[in-house]
Amino acid sequence: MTLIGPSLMCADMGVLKESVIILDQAGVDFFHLDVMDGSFVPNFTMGPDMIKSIRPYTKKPFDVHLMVKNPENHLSTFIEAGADMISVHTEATEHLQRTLQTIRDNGLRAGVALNPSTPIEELKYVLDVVDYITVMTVNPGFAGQKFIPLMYQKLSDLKDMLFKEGYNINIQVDGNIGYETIPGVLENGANMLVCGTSSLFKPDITFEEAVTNLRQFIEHNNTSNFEPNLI
Ligand SMILES: O=C(CO)[C@@H](O)[C@H](O)COP(=O)(O)O
Repeated sequence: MTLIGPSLMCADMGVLKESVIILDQAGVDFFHLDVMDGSFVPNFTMGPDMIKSIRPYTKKPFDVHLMVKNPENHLSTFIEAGADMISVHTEATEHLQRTLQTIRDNGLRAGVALNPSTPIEELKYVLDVVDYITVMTVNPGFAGQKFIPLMYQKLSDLKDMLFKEGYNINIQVDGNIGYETIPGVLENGANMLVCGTSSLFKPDITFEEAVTNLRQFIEHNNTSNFEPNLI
């Protein structure tokens, strides 16, 4: 099964609560919450209070993506805000292994995110404390960007590395995940799709229609037999 996670940075913040309720009812699998500090990435998005404000309206997992410098200094803030899963960037923390272990020690799923140019070899010695790996398929910071084609090869190399090392870890993709890119990311091992303006947040269709269309498209294109354990 492939998981669908709306990227809430793409939602209309004026009706965020209503959007979460409708997306939950439409059957999404998790919610992807991008947190940006204006320093690790050149943008700002939601903070802990906004996450806390929508927590009561869904039981689906909150996947908090910390695109911030030194995320290890902020884990308790986002755990308290209601995160179920936290991903941190390997490029943003001094002590990746300790940070991932801390997330797990607090009972959450631990994720590690890689910027497009970061080699997968950075993950080799933390695979035993990782529940999901986020391959950024655009440069982090903004919605509406174009998929970086070399990321298909990166996904394929990651899939091979996990198989060789004997790990069954979820692979998440984030950035321009839509109808043109989904077949390729599925074929190369992704099983968690972060869906933003490229597939879910479109002015001309409802969330229910968008989720239904996505499910059918994924079903039709899921030729890969790479089925990592799910969250
Ligand atoms: O998080 C990022 C980039 O940092 C975005 O990729 C959104 O998560 C998804 O938006 P689209 O790329 O689908 O517009």
